[in-house]
Amino acid sequence: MSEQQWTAVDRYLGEHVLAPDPVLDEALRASDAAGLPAINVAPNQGKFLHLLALIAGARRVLEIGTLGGYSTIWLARALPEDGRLVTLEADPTHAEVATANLRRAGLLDRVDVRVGPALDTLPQLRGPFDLVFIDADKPSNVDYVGWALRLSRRGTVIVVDNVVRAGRVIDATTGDAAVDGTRRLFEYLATEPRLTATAVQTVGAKGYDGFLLAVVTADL
Ligand SMILES: C[S@@+](CC[C@H](N)C(=O)[O-])C[C@H]1O[C@@H](n2cnc3c(N)ncnc32)[C@H](O)[C@@H]1O
Ligand SMILES: [Mg+2]
Repeated sequence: MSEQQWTAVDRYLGEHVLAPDPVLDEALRASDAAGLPAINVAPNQGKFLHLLALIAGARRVLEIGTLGGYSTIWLARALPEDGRLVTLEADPTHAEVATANLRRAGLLDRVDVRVGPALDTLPQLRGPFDLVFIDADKPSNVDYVGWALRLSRRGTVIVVDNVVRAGRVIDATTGDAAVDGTRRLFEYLATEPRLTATAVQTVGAKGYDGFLLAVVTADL
């Protein structure tokens, strides 16, 4: 099976489960025009996040790693009118593009874009959040899950993106900080009794990767 086939299948699935969406298309176009890398989630993955937020009945969502706000739009659209999403982004240009995209999407009333390294902005936040989506610098993933737990309650859903890294996650010798950070995350999870977690491999237009899904199963 080739990446070309995964992409074709993604297109087929998208034609059946995704409605035409000029707002999201424009968010991607504006991100590209501003020179942002195309490392956003794929459309069907964005909808997967949207569905997770709906299933969780999320009213408060935390995102770590905004980029141009593509996944932010998917998540924020799952919120009720009085819901809130806080998204953390280190790069001021990315945050600026995301803010414009969220304004065009009519979501700025419920989204707070915080600029700065997430490890600096996380201590300013007050929980509990109902869902946390982690998709920033991978070497910090253990710290981010630690913060997610501190800002959670029993039942909070935690999702971490890009945990398979084209299969390289099983290789301890890559010297790649993102792979090593992901491996540390799995080692930590194996010893964290407050989380019940699984991970699922994915293929598609964005290549071969995977999501980690966890739920807080302890009173915090
Ligand atoms: C993969 S992109 C996020 C993609 C986005 N979640 C989406 O799917 O549309 C990762 C983002 O994390 C940001 N980032 C990297 N290190 C960070 C840090 N220490 N704190 C906050 N954001 C960071 C990058 O600037 C980049 O915009
Ligand atoms: Mg990602």
